[in-house]
Amino acid sequence: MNPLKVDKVYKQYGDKTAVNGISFEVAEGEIYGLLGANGAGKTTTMRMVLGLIYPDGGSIQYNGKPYSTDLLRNLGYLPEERGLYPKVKVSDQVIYLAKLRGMSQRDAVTNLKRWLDRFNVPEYYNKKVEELSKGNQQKIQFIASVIHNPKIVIMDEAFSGLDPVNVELLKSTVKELRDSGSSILFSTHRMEHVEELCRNITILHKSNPVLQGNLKSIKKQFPRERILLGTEGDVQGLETIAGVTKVVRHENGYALFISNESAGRPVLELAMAQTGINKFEVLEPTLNEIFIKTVGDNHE
Ligand SMILES: Nc1ncnc2c1ncn2[C@@H]1O[C@H](COP(=O)(O)OP(=O)(O)OP(=O)(O)O)[C@@H](O)[C@H]1O
Repeated sequence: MNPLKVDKVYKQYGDKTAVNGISFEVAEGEIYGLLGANGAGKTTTMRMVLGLIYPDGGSIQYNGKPYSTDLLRNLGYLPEERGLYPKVKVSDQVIYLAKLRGMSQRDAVTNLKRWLDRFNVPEYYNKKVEELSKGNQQKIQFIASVIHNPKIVIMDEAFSGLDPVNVELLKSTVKELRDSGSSILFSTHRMEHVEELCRNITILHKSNPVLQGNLKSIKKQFPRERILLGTEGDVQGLETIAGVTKVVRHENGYALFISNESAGRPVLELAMAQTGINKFEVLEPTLNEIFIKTVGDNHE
């Protein structure tokens, strides 16, 4: 049984449907990607999973059971809007939040110190939140969401506003949480993070789940439309091959855009007849391309 099961969940605000029948499960040790344009319904879904708002239909099960307040100890939430008190000391507020989640003072202090060391900022323990930069406040918020070792973690735009070094740092900690068995529901607009972290995804479009499943299988459902061709010299006539829509010359060869995968073979044959070939790859679509194809330009 998976730790988190969302079944045909539905939410309406007035006459606006915010989430229209989403179903998915997150396994132990899995990061599940929830994707969608602005207003698609991601945050609403996450808030329902957290028990902050109630679904108007469907059910959510945690290890096979419905929501109860006991779950507070096992749920972690990194909200999209950051919510720390600027005037309060980092240690006071993180330890307070950890105690609300059922931790003892001693364990909360130990864990906070360990996390601050991990993020190379032990000196923040006694600082007020307002003294930290935005990115560093986000690290503290991240710590507050996982300090009680939750088994189910909900992360809404976990890496927004961070510099590349800190993105890598937080990414590696998210992977560690996964590897220690947590089930993580993760939303982002950065498709390359999803490609790196998530095994399964749902794309929401205007409240509807429009594409769902294993990321590798999803990629196989979409046509491959780019060829990477590494050559020793020039190749003449690539643009005349049927199905080749664009040819771009690079330092070490060509990038070709194709409307049909059958163009691959004649491209290779033509190139081989004229020069040495050191690379030939028909590339899978990126998640970014799949997302744009699925959601289109119809963003809210
Ligand atoms: N409290 C509310 N009252 C009325 N409408 C709401 C409320 N919360 C969300 N909505 C509407 O529900 C829809 C889904 O919103 P939601 O915040 O879940 O989207 P999202 O996918 O998280 O978007 P973003 O990427 O911008 O954070 C939107 O049309 C939004 O305007």
